[in-house]
Amino acid sequence: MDWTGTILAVAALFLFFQVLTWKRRDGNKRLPPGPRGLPILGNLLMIGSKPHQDLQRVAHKYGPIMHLRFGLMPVIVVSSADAAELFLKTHDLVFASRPPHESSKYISYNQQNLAFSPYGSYWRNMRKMCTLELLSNHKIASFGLMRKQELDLLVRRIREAASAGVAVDLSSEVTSFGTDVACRMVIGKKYNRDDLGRKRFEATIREGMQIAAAFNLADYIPQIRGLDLQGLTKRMKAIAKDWDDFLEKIIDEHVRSKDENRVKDFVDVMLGFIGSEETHEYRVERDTIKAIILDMLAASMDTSAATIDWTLAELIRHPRVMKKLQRELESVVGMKRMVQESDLEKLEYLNMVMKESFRLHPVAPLLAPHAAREDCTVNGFHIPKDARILINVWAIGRDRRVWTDADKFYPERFVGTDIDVRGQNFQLIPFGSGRRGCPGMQLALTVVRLVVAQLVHCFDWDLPDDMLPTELDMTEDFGLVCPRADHLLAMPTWRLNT
Ligand code: HEM
Repeated sequence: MDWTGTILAVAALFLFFQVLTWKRRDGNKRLPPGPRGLPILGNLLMIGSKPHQDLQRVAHKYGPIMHLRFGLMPVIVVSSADAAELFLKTHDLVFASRPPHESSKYISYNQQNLAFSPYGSYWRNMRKMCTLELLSNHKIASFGLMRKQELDLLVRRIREAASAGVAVDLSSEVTSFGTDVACRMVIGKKYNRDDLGRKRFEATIREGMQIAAAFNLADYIPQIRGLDLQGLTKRMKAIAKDWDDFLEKIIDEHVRSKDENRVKDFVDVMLGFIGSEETHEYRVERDTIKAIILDMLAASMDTSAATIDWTLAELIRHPRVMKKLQRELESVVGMKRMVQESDLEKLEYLNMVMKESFRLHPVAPLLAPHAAREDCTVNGFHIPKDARILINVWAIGRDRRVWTDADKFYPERFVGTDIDVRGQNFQLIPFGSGRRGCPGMQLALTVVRLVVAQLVHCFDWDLPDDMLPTELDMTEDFGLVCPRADHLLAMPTWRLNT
């Protein structure tokens, strides 16, 4: 007998009644407009490989607050600055939770990390610990020397390529840089580039992020969770085991380490909280440390690298903007030295370039999903408890009603405005806003501005094989982080008089 077929048929029938029940529950209330969905699957089939782009197209028809259904789950998609403000500011407390997430049960110790943890006292304590103890301005400054060392190494490698007249794979270089900086800050060491351990560690994290970003049917139709139809749970369990072995080793090394003089990395700081009277409110345990390490590595490794990569690609595609930025660097820094972090505040045009890059290429185009903690009325629409809220910042950054020539890379659009990326101006929120906004924003802004400024100051960049700037492919990939689909290859020429 074909048991799989029978089980699926029974599950389908059961789910069909569930959908009917769900429809009745919200039947009298005015949900936001949205496309009709199929029984059980809802609108899942409308979402392809670039969900932010698909959802933008649907929003053109149904408006800035629309209602869809992914499987059995109500999903609210927000696609304008005004609507984003309603969800992330006016009703921030209602929408400050995260939905249950099947994959993170396995890799993040049952959602004990910060990014996927539901709203509540555990999340509040962890958020306070991360903001005050790990990502404070003081802590960020304490890693300044380490960032300089890693950036010097990156510049040296590229300078060698310039001398040899060969192209550099900028995407790989900035990704390696991002990984090294994140590892040194979080776990106090980095892995050699060819080390097997590094390859395994990177592959594990990236596969984890890929699965975490996948549309997992179990998240939308929880009743079929046990069937693991896409095989994602099986893969996650395997990764979680590798990951746990790796983290146990790291924590043991820290516990054994006797070197009191080194800069305290994140693991040291968190170990210091275990059993401490002063900081008992954080209630840190071993699993907490492991979940937060994962958060910090996953959140910082690829986000900054992808942002740097997109910005360099836009600069190479727009030689006028590149030259103008180089002129600013010549006048503020001069041609006899490299850029330092203390120069960054004086680089106004660099700031505009970064804003423009974040507008067109937010690396988390749908933020991370938020969840409604209770029923709420927004703009006259009923938003049901437990609905998932997707804020399409990619669409908001390209909204023609707000931005002139919205698809054009034109940093001068920010001249004379005080629009900023820090979460106060809802037309530009690459880091989100409100309670769930990115706690690593200050660190990220320091790193991305520094690396972009340094690589533009130290080198002129040409495309290989006589490729024209306009021919550079800007296709996006999609994942938890949204990088360029193709690696950026470019030929460097040293510029400085040193
Ligand atoms: C260019 C770099 C970065 C970008 C664009 C970025 C963007 C974001 C976004 C959009 C969110 C979700 C906001 C929301 O759901 O409303 C987020 C959350 C988060 N980010 Fe970042 N991020 C970056 C770098 C970093 C770094 C360097 C760290 C830490 C080392 C970090 C740590 C986190 C954490 C822990 C969360 C989860 C916060 C929570 O749920 O309470 N991020 N980030």
